[in-house]
Amino acid sequence: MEILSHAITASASAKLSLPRNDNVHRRLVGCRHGFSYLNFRTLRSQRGRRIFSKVQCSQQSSNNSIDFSDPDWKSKFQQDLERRFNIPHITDIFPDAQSFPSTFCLRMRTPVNEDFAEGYPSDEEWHGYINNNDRVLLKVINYSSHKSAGAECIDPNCTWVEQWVHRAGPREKIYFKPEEVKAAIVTCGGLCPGLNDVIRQIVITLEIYGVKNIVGIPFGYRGFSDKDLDEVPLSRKVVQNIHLSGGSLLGVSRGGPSVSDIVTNMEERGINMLFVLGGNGTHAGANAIHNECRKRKLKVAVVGVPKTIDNDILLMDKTFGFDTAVEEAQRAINPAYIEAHSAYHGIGIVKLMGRSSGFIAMQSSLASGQVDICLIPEVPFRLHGPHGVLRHLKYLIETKGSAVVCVAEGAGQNLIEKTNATDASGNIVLGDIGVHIQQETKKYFKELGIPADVKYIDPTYMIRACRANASDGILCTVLGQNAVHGAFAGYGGITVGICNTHYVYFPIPEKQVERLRAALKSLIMAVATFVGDVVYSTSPINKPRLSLAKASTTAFVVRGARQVIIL
Ligand SMILES: Nc1ncnc2c1ncn2[C@@H]1O[C@H](COP(=O)(O)OP(=O)(O)OP(=O)(O)O)[C@@H](O)[C@H]1O
Ligand SMILES: O=P(O)(O)OC[C@H]1O[C@](O)(CO)[C@@H](O)[C@@H]1O
Ligand SMILES: [Mg+2]
Repeated sequence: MEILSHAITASASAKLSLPRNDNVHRRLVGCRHGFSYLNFRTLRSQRGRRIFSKVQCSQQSSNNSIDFSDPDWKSKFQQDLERRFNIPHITDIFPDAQSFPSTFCLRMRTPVNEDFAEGYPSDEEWHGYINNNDRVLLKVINYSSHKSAGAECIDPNCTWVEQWVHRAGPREKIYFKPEEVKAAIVTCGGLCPGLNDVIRQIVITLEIYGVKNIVGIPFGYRGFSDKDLDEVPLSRKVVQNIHLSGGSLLGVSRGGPSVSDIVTNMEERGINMLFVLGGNGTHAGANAIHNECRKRKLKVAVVGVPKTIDNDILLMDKTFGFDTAVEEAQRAINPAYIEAHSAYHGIGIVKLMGRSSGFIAMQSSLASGQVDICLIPEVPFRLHGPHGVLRHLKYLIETKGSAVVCVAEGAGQNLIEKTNATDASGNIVLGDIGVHIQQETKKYFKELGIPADVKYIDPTYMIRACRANASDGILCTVLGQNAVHGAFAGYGGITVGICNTHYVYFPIPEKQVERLRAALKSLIMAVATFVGDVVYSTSPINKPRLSLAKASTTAFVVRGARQVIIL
């Protein structure tokens, strides 16, 4: 993981007037790709002071810092980036591994009796394969100045540095003979719209390659150890219609066996391609399985498809299920608005998913145009006091007669008692901020002697269990296909994503690292909305349009804020 010097991080959080807790610290951590600079620049624009020339980046993994006085820093940076984004290949471990012409070709997919006016195109003429040296640009904006809104600069001069990642897709040469493949699919963690779509497409694509032996591992990694759980034979026939319903055909779970046990079980079953659908925990597991297979010299391809409904993977445009979640979430906001609007002094509170990032809450608030206050984990806020959320609610009741609050589950965790509980995977069980806000709101208005009709809606599992919408359906389909292409191309320890509308392969560790910074992305988005002057802070309530300096101190008010600038 990349780090900033502690002192600078500390000074940054002091300047932001944010509490110096671990969460905030983590959010300020990050370097390269400009995220630290973006942060520091935000600070600078808030305070008008130049502080970022002092910033030194370092990377724990390689222990090197960027020395901008070195004339070659740019090419060194790019080489380092290429190394970090290198995707592991079977030939790293088996230099003599044989390749074969791909069996994924037009002839396999198109009925031979198809009547083509221009004649039937032969595979040699088909330019549908991806070259291993093809790359996709990671960053597409060339900021001319660090003063540009949302600028992500690497050096103080904001030099343009092309950053490339590996393009996903079918390769002309494959490293597995389809008849020798036993492919397994496993879905882990929580549910997410689109899991079935991805499973379906993986199976269909494997069949196009000519694979006949395809199985599903039931109930996540647990299915590798539980003797009562049989693997599920999969074929196009089995998966044909599974995308029509939500959930996962295979079931999901948290916790489970050790990596060593999983790999031993894979060996016993003869699995040599493993497709892993899951979030950060699942990917940590997938990476460990990949490394264990390498250690045991097993010719196995482990490929991940990132599943996070929260959309908290930084380098990807979006993750599957997120669009659906936003669509469903704003459906839940509407009744909260109707209830609040129809009641005398009505207050509607909606809690949405988002353990450590507020994308669902922000996007669905913006989409609905019915939310007055949106609270996200990235931005600390207060309930009480002159600049607190409750004071602003009172103002809204006095001026508008009703109000709607949308809160992400991970927001305001510092305001409630820690549960100290963890789930089977070791994730911290969060306190219920929605219920807390509901109770505090009722108490506050009661103490003031002002009537308030507070209604609380928690649609979490209704949203998560939905079938994927059209746009997620397409995303899942392409991700599923590319997962199979990656495995056949001989890559392993990789995950598939969409980056600037193109599909890419990332090495899993890079994806995990980036997730730590993901929370920042929605903060960037939130700050960007301030630039558009349509989303503003509640602090102080009588000055609704505030400077950026105040923006990061309290809650966001997003009523009618549809016209946002998202950088
Ligand atoms: N560091 C790790 N190494 C190996 N396996 C892990 C690791 N962390 C989690 N896992 C395993 O990955 C699986 C899923 O983890 P987890 O429950 O955290 O969900 P997730 O993949 O993060 O998805 P979600 O986004 O729904 O939380 C579990 O079976 C867990 O045991
Ligand atoms: O209730 P469960 O199944 O543990 O899952 C809840 C978690 O899953 C997520 O939706 C991520 O998948 C988080 O936002 C949420 O905290
Ligand atoms: Mg997780």
